[in-house]
Amino acid sequence: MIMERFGARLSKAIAARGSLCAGVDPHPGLLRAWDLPEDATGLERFALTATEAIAEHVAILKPQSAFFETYGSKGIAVLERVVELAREAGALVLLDVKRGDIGSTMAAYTAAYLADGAPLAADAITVSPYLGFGSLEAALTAAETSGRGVFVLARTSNPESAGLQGTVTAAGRTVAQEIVDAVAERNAGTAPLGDIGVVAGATIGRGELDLNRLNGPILAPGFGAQGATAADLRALFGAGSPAVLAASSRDILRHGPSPSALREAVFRVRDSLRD
Ligand SMILES: O=c1ccn([C@@H]2O[C@H](COP(=O)(O)O)[C@@H](O)[C@H]2O)c(=O)[nH]1
Repeated sequence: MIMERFGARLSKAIAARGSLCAGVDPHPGLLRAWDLPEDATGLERFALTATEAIAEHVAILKPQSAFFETYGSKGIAVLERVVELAREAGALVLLDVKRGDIGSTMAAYTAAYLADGAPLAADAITVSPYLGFGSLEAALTAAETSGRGVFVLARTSNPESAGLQGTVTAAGRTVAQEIVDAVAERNAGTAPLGDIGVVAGATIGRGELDLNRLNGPILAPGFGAQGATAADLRALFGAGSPAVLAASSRDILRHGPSPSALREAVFRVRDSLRD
């Protein structure tokens, strides 16, 4: 059975549960802070505790693949459990894998993350367009036809991103704006919201990106541990953007391992975004 389009599913999830995208990032430092061993058993306890506490209260959960890959096949098995548990709790899953390669290899990543029945199939993934926007075609098409989504890195939250992504091209736009415009073209005419999103850090400067024609979701990391606030998000993206997902990982996870403390942290952040 074909799923409803991702843009529509995400819009409903945000209306029901708010716009927080909670991250599951099992950093070694957090494992230590939770008194867990820095091995696959610690990873499992951390990731499952966080997912069980958080997933039912957020629209979308964002496991960071890198921290699972660290532990090899055991880590990937834990990631599969996280995806499954989040689904059972009614959250969408955005797998943060930032894949980007030549087209033929992108097709293999697409089979891994955006195909029905794949062990790591997610509702959406993050991808990098820096081998050319066209190289992402397999992932974009698979997402649009299978009820899934893709978030394309445009202007990332890290300070080093400005050099490359802020470069002005011969067309007189920044590289980041060219990515936003390519995504907007893809989303044109899709209601209520396109399936292809962009990543635009909550830490970037006001007015750097014109997102008016995007008609798609915006993943805004940088909120919380990287310093951006709810007020920054409002100033950057305004009320006009229909689906701005404020991504926060460490700032919530540091409240564990108590499930109730994790939940309280989610409620606080979620409420601050609603105000
Ligand atoms: O521009 C980007 C794109 C992705 N990320 C990822 O989001 C989280 C942020 O974690 P915090 O602990 O809330 O800082 C992490 O998984 C990053 O890889 C990003 O930060 N910026």
